[in-house]
Amino acid sequence: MDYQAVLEEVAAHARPFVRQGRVADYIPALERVSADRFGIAVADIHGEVYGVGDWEVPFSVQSISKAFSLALVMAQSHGGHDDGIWRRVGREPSGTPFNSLVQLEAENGIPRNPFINAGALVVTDRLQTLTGDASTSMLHFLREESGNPDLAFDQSVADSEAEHGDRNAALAYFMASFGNLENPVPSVIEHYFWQCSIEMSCRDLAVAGGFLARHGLRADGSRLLEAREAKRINAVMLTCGTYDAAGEFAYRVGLPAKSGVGGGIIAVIPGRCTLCVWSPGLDARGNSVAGAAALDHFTTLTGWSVF
Ligand SMILES: NC(=O)CC[C@H](N)C(=O)O
Repeated sequence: MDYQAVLEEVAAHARPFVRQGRVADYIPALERVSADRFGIAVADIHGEVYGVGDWEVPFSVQSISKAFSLALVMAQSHGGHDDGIWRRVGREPSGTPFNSLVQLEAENGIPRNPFINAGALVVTDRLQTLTGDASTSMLHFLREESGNPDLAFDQSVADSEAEHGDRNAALAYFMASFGNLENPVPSVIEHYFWQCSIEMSCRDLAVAGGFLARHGLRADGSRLLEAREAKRINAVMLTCGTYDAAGEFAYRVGLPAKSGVGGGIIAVIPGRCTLCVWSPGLDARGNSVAGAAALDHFTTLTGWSVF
């Protein structure tokens, strides 16, 4: 496969969609990002990386971090007993927006899945218990997997998230009232905001997500996850990774994917490669418009999907 040629064609196809979405404006630090950006990268399972456009420009990973925090929690609790976390968070699509509160009361403080905010807060809480420092352990992991030692938190994004974080705080306090958090709410939301604020490029994310395509093997060949655990994360990404658009995304793209309101989306082709696309303009559900168009075109051109 001539990845470079495919990416060029995908980028040409996606360009007209770049200005169609709306840049996230719930915090000033994200609102400042130029809507014109577009980049896409592919990392194959052997470590070769290809990219087009703004593929080396760092952006705010936001909810893409939710896939990595789940992987880290599963990696620390495996040996056949990953049900610890699954007693506290479900694995069903929510059909509601990523920051919705409505299901939590009826479902006793157990979030539908780890990729909506409530679920990610529970996962971060678990990671905090397991590591003593959830956000730093994720940053270190991402530096190692991406091979980029310069990865860092964006302090202005993290501060801005905290300043405008009433809804996430409400989710966390509500779950705490059901006994579904182990650590104090202020510390859980702080680590969650730091994780969201990590800046990475398409290159960094495609490479760092390689273990999902390598059935759980890390970049250095050591095992992070059992093959069945990697399979499970991919399954939850497919069904829940793009929030209340996951059905539409599976229909159009047919790949496990995780999006973030920074405009990034990672997608996995198990056994082959990991992709990351970035364009800040979002649709009403918080997914990158040009990013979705690019992944749609990529799977159309290559004929690769999990189906
Ligand atoms: N969908 C997202 O990327 C949401 C992340 C964002 N920081 C929030 O918590 O609201």
